[in-house]
Amino acid sequence: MIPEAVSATRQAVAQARTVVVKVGSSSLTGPSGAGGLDGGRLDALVDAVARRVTGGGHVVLVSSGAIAAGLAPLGLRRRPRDLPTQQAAASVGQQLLAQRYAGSFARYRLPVGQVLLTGDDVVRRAHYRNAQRTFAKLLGFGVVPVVNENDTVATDEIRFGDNDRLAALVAHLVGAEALVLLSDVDALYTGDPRLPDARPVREVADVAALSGVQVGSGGSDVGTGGMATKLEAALIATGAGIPVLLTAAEHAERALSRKPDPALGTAFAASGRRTSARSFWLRHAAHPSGTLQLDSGAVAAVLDRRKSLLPAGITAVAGDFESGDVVDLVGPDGQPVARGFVAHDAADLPPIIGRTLAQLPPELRHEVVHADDLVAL
Ligand SMILES: Nc1ncnc2c1ncn2[C@@H]1O[C@H](COP(=O)(O)OP(=O)(O)O)[C@@H](O)[C@H]1O
Ligand SMILES: N[C@@H](CCC(=O)OP(=O)(O)O)C(=O)O
Repeated sequence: MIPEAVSATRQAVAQARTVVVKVGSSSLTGPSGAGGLDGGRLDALVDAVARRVTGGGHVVLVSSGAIAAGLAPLGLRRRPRDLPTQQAAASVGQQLLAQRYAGSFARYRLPVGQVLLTGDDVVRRAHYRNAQRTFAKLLGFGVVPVVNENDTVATDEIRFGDNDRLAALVAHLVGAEALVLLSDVDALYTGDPRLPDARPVREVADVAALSGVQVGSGGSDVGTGGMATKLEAALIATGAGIPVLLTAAEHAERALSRKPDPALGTAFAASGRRTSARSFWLRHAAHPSGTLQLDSGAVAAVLDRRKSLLPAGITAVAGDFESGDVVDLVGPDGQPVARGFVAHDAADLPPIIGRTLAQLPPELRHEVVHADDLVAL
């Protein structure tokens, strides 16, 4: 029997007005990946997405495959390991991928809009809002946004590297009511699905339900993250109130059907409430520019009593940041406990840390991180 909450998850995915669909490289290429895009597989995915869109739904498609599609034209046999070659392959491949999607969606007279994002676009507040407005406009026009990481310009520092987490962040960004992760495996298994005793997990009610699940380290030959990044993405999305369905791309039609199917893939129930965009990206996307080390009293004030962080509770400062940047707050043991927007430049802090506000000149007499600008980690 299916528990009540579980049916609600599948129901929510089936009924969602806006859904983000993420498809992995391995689902768009042939078995080895080196042969480039498989037109038949791509068309089948587009058929499923188009059905949902022409039926009145909004779909944002987060598609990997740029690097895989660029391998053959560059004479490469497998996914390169170094960033510059990956970027060259992505530059060639993204163009092919976008062309294929445009041609395939044109069969349904659906226009496609290419959106290439870097980590920075979901980290910096102004960029985040900008991306949010663009998606809203595209969906309003009836366009299917096709999203990928902007691999060609992303550096190691700002790179997501895997589109699973990117898809979870995009789901929050566009206000999606569901996230569908399509891969080359039909469900989450209790262990590596190549092992004979691995069993599919149909419903994940909460994180505790994952305690017995073993996840293999690697992905396919052309993919990146494997199952680990999919689970991470599922937890990010569900934690923000967005239910997730994970299954194989070949089941895209069933996954995007308006009729929930209890025997399909793995459904992850939403566990948290939708948080503000600001605190969501602060927690999941922001790359801190520095760290502030806190004494134990400050840790308790910030975490337990939800107080602002004052100079008196800081014992050390590291990094090069300006007021408005994101910093991690670490405890006396060096472990991050919170993250927030700092209200001082790094250069101003060393002379004032450890001192009470009354001891400071008026222009520096304010909190270092305001309570409203903090999230616990
Ligand atoms: N517990 C597990 N359940 C399902 N798949 C797993 C598990 N552990 C490892 N995997 C592997 O993860 C792979 C999917 O990851 P990946 O190739 O990166 O997909 P994609 O290209 O769709 O992002 C599957 O092919 C499977 O072999
Ligand atoms: N941005 C990269 C995809 C990276 C990625 O996450 O790949 P995958 O694990 O296949 O979803 C590309 O388009 O090749």
